[in-house]
Parts: sequence; structure tokens; C-alpha cells
Amino acid sequence: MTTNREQRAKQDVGQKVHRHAEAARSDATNGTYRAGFACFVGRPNAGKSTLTNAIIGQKIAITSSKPQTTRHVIRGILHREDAQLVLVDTPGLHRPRTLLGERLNDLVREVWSEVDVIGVCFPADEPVGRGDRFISAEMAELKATVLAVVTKVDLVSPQRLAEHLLAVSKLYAFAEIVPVSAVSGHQVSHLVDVMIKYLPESPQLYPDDVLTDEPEQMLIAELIREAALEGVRDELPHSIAVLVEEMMVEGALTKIYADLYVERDSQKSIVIGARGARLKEVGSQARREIEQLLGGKVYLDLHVRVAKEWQRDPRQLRKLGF
Ligand SMILES: Nc1nc2c(ncn2[C@@H]2O[C@H](COP(=O)(O)OP(=O)(O)OP(=O)(O)O)[C@@H](O)[C@H]2O)c(=O)[nH]1
Repeated sequence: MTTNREQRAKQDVGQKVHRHAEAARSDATNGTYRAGFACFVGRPNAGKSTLTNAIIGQKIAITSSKPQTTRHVIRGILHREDAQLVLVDTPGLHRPRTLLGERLNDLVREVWSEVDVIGVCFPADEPVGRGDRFISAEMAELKATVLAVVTKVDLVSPQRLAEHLLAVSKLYAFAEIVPVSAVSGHQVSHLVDVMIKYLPESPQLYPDDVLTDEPEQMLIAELIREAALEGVRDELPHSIAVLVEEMMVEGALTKIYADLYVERDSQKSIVIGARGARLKEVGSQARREIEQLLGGKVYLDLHVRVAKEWQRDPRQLRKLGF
């Protein structure tokens, strides 16, 4: 990590979402405290967000069965007696076709150059392919320790897993190869041990009760976006963006006003649905999730707006947080 890591961590604290962490306890502490940053990379749908959630133990990164839904750099923080592991969640690296694509790739490379440990994720249920080779080759110049994480092992036979591990080992000189299943929990804590082993000796970077430094509004926008995607059956994942315009606390109620941006009028009617039925559904699903996140009652006001070609427009991208 950069030399000003502690300073950055301190700055971040100012805008924290405070949650009470169920602190994970390690059995054996040898007196050395380690702290640092790690991220998972890998092709779309490799299981990075699910693994992040399994490690942190709370829904922070947004998962979806559709590829490339993770847009923002979202951190989860694992606190242990002997270590602090700060997870940075990145979007997948992909061939850029729009300005958004280019910005995402820049963002990914920036994160890679700053972390201490990178876990390259290879889904066990899919053969090693060109995308995996491409990402592995990108690891060569980095100072971070690079681990291979073979994900979704619950989906394959031991025989197939063994073949997969062999294929992965030939891709790159990984420091270690760890097979895991985020769904069954198999080897997740072992993976955490391995990641912590490669963190530098360092004082604690964040206070105990902090799980993420993602501004609350960003998390809320992602929950709304996730709910909106669930309702859309065709391939429009990149055509929806959400901006929380206003948040007001009135007694026990939090009022949230958010805009849901689509690119075209036709997409607007898909999102809204017949007589607003779909938007209503999206609203109530998102509201339930937000209430869980904030731990209180929420009033959610959603507006669908058309921002033509927002993915190609730098002004719109900035407004939407890219
Ligand atoms: N069976 C099984 N499914 C998993 C596991 N981990 C993830 N999945 C599923 O795989 C899909 C993709 O998982 P994500 O965590 O969203 O993948 P990602 O790598 O973050 O995807 P992008 O955001 O597209 O980069 C989801 O449907 C998950 O439920 C696992 O250990 N076992």
C-alpha cells in the first residue's frame, strides 16, 4: 500500500458508515499485528462479491447473477485480534467499448497498484479460458502478493477440481492456490488466514466498529440499482444508474429521494412497467433492503429519468459518481 495509508484511513473515518462488527477472533495470536488491503479480481461472475460478503459477514458488495454489476470500489473490513483485513471490491476488467468501460479499467488498475494482496478468482465450474490468462498476465508487474482463489468448489467433483487446480497453477507463479466455496463456507476462514499472512506488519488502520467506508448514499443507490435490475429480464445492466438526491431523517423515519437513470424512453417504460407496477415493486424491494441497512423505517421516493447516452457522456458520468 502507499506510504500515506494510515493518513488515508484516518481521512476515511470521517465519512464512515458505522456498524457493529461481529469481530472475528483468531485462536492463535503470536503477538504480531498485521493490517492491510486486499482485493479479488477475476472474470465477470467469478464470485468475487459473494466471497467478499462471506468474509465480511454482511451484505456490503452487491451481487447479482448478471455479470459486471459491481461498479464502485466498496470496502469491507474484517477485524481480528491479530489483524485487520480491508477488502476492496473492484469491477471486472473488460474490453472497453465506452467511456464508462475505460474509466472502470483505470479504476481497477489503480486499485491493483495499491493493495498488499490480490486474490485472482477462477470459478471451478468453468474451464480456464482466455479471460483468466489475460488477467493472470496483468499480475506480473505488481508489488502485491498474488494468490489464486478457485471459487465455487461446491459445484464440481473432486476429480474436476484437481484438474482445475492444475490448470490454474500453470497460469502464473501464484504465491498460493486456495480452493473455496463462498456458498457452503468451505475454506473461507483458511483463505482469510492466508491473506492475512501476506499483509504487512502494521498498526490497526480503522476503528473496531467500522465495516465499510462506503458513503451510505452509495450503498443505498446500489441497493436500488440491484432491485431495478432484478425486474429487467433483457440485457440492460449497464443502462441503469441510480443517484440518491436527498436523504432526510425525520424522527424515526428516513426519507430518501432517488433518481433512476436510463438511456432511452423505451427503457424507461420497461423499468416503470404497466401503470407503474414494476417500479412499485422495485421501490418496495429496495425499501426493505435499505431498512435493513439503516435499521429503521424508510420512505423511498423513486423517479425514473432519461439521460441520453449517459455512459458516453463525461458530465453525466461525473454526476453519477464515476
Ligand atoms: N454455487 C456457488 N455459487 C456461487 C459461489 N460464489 C458465487 N456464486 C454465484 O455466482 C454468481 C456470481 O457471483 P458474484 O459474486 O456476483 O460474482 P462477481 O465476480 O462479483 O461478478 P461481477 O460483479 O460480475 O464481476 C452469483 O449468482 C453467485 O450466487 C459459490 O461459492 N458457490
